[in-house]
Order: sequence, then structure tokens, then C-alpha cells
Amino acid sequence: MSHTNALSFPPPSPSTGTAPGVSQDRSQDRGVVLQVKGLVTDFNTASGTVHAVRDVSFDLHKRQRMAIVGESGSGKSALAMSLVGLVPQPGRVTGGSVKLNGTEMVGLDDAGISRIRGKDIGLVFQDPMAALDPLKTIGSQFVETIRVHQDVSVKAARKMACDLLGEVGVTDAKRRIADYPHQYSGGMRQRVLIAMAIANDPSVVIADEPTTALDVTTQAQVLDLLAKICDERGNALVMITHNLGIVEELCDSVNVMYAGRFVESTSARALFESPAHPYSKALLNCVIDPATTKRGALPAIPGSPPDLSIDEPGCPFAARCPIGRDEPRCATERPESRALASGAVVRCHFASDIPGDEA
Ligand SMILES: Nc1ncnc2c1ncn2[C@@H]1O[C@H](COP(=O)(O)OP(=O)(O)OP(=O)(O)O)[C@@H](O)[C@H]1O
Repeated sequence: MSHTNALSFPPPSPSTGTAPGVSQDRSQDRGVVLQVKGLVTDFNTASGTVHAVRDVSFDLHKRQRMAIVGESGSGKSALAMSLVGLVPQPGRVTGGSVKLNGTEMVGLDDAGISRIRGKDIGLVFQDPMAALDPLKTIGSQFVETIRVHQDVSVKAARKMACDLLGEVGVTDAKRRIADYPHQYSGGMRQRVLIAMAIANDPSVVIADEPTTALDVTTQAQVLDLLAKICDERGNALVMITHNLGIVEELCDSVNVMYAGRFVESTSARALFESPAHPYSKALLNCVIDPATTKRGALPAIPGSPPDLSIDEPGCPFAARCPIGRDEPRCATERPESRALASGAVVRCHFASDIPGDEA
């Protein structure tokens, strides 16, 4: 198992010492908050073992905004769940290490994980209705979230909740805290989840496609808010998304995931300026909306991803790859991750950061 695909962040830029695409402010404090090494997650199903996450490694630094992109079924949610000990049955983390502020999470029992989840690591998931209890007021859920991890009175927790709701843009929070989730709009529910995710001042916030159900304008507002709040508080942010526009606008670094593996890890700016992996290039070859000149959702790439229950030799992207289709090596030898001169880390025998020098 290789552990060499951890993207060292921020990769120093020769001229400024700052990673491309990283604001000076966010790059100043470089402590690692989340260190993932060789993570493997499998689902044991009746039709075989689905290898959803394979040998994933990365370092996440304080204040870093890291994106994970990839088409449906590439393992993004399985990875997010693995980071917080929430892999659903019949799934299991079967290898590797996840260290949050130096504490190993893999192998912790439920009580140990629960002490960390919601406190040191905050979660914002796709569907706020599933994350919120429809039978309890926002206030009672919020107070519970705070008091599980902080030794404060109900009154103090309620005050904190009101302040946080105000911070995320819930107007008249003192009154609205007594409302039930269904009395909030979709965008407002996501704001509530953001407020809850940061309530215990976590080092890391993980957001798994938090805006899929929202209209485009509300999506942008919610994600801007999430990024801004994490910045202000010094939280690192992992954003899982299908939307390249979000990566370009909000993220410092990006991991492109394919068939359970990171195939390219680089700065967001470098991905858009010079994608190195053929899969990243195919993704970047997307239509730009002429009205906004912004990139949007991931494009459909011809062909299908491989069956994750079959461990074929060779590169999993070979059959869809303009280089790999004709290269015998791509069919027989799995590419290990390797660093290019630019600092990007790729899993491809032929990727190069010199344009035109791929094959
Ligand atoms: N509960 C489960 N049981 C069996 N297999 C699962 C389960 N959850 C996920 N998988 C499998 O794990 C692989 C990765 O799925 P995952 O949901 O992580 O992909 P994803 O990249 O998040 O997709 P999407 O963008 O559609 O959410 C898929 O092959 C999926 O079928």
C-alpha cells in the first residue's frame, strides 16, 4: 500500500512561498489538523466486496479549503463517512489511518468517536431534513448539540444558539429558535446545519454536497457563507461537490477522485490552469455557462466507471482514457501516485505538467 499520494499543502510557490490559489491569510498558519493515510473502506455486499475507498491519503491544514470532486459512485461520500466513523452497514474501514489533531480515529469505539464527532469535526450533509429531527424545535436540537460537548447551562446554550443562528443569517433568531425544521426554507435549514456544525468550534468542517437540493442562487449563498465562517473561525473545510465552479471560486486545493482513489491532488488554481491527469482534463473539458461564464456541474464523460467490486490490474481509467486505450502498460500496471514538478500528485503513468508531453 502506498502512502505517497498525500498532497503536501500548501506546496510552496517559488516566487511567493504561497500555494497557487491560496490566499496569503489562509496559508499563514500551516499546522496539520487532519492527516489521512492509506484509507481503505469496503462494503461487503451479497454480490461481492465493493472497494469504495482505496488507499486515500491527504493532509488537511488549518484554514485550508479542500475540495473532493468526482463523478457519482467514485467514493466521495464513503470517504466523508469514513473520516467521521459513520460508514453505514455493510461498510467498514478496513485499512489506514485518520488522525484528527493527532488522535487516531480508526478503531475508536462508538463512544470515542461520538466524543470527537460534532466537537472537533463538524458535519454539513446533503439533506438537512434527514439531519434534523422533525419532531423537535430547532432550539432544542441546537441546545442538545452544544450541551453534549460543552458544560454550559440550557440558558447559556440557548443564547449561543441564537447568536450562531444570527451569524448565519437567520433573522429574528430569538423567535425562530422555537420553530420546527419544516417551518424553515431549504436554504435556511442548511444555514441552521452550518450553525450547528460550527457550534462546538471544530477544527474541521466536512460538507458533503450540502446544497444539491437548493436553487443555484441559494446554493452559492450557502456555500459562500460556509467558506466565510470557516475562514473567520480558523476551521479547515472539506467540500465534497459535483460542481467545478465551487471548487474554482471557493477552494484552495482539490482532490479528483476516480474509482475510490485520488487520481490528482493539486491546488485549485493549478487544476483549472493545467490539469495533469487525463480524467481531470476530461472533467475540465466542460461547458461554461455563457450567461455567467462560470463552470458548472461535472460533465458526463463517455464510457462508465469500473465495477468497484472487481480488482482489475492496470489503470481503472484506461478504457475511457485517450492515452490509456492504446497503451499496454495502462491495461496491465496500476499507476502509483507520483509528484510532478508543479507539486501536483497524480496516479497516471503518462501524465505530465508539461503541455503536450503526456505520451
Ligand atoms: N450502503 C452501501 N452498500 C453497498 N455499497 C455501497 C453503499 N454505499 C455506497 N456503496 C458503494 O460505494 C461506492 C461509492 O459510493 P459513494 O456513495 O461514496 O459515491 P459518491 O462519489 O459519493 O457518489 P455520489 O456523488 O452519487 O454521492 C459505490 O460503488 C456505491 O455503490
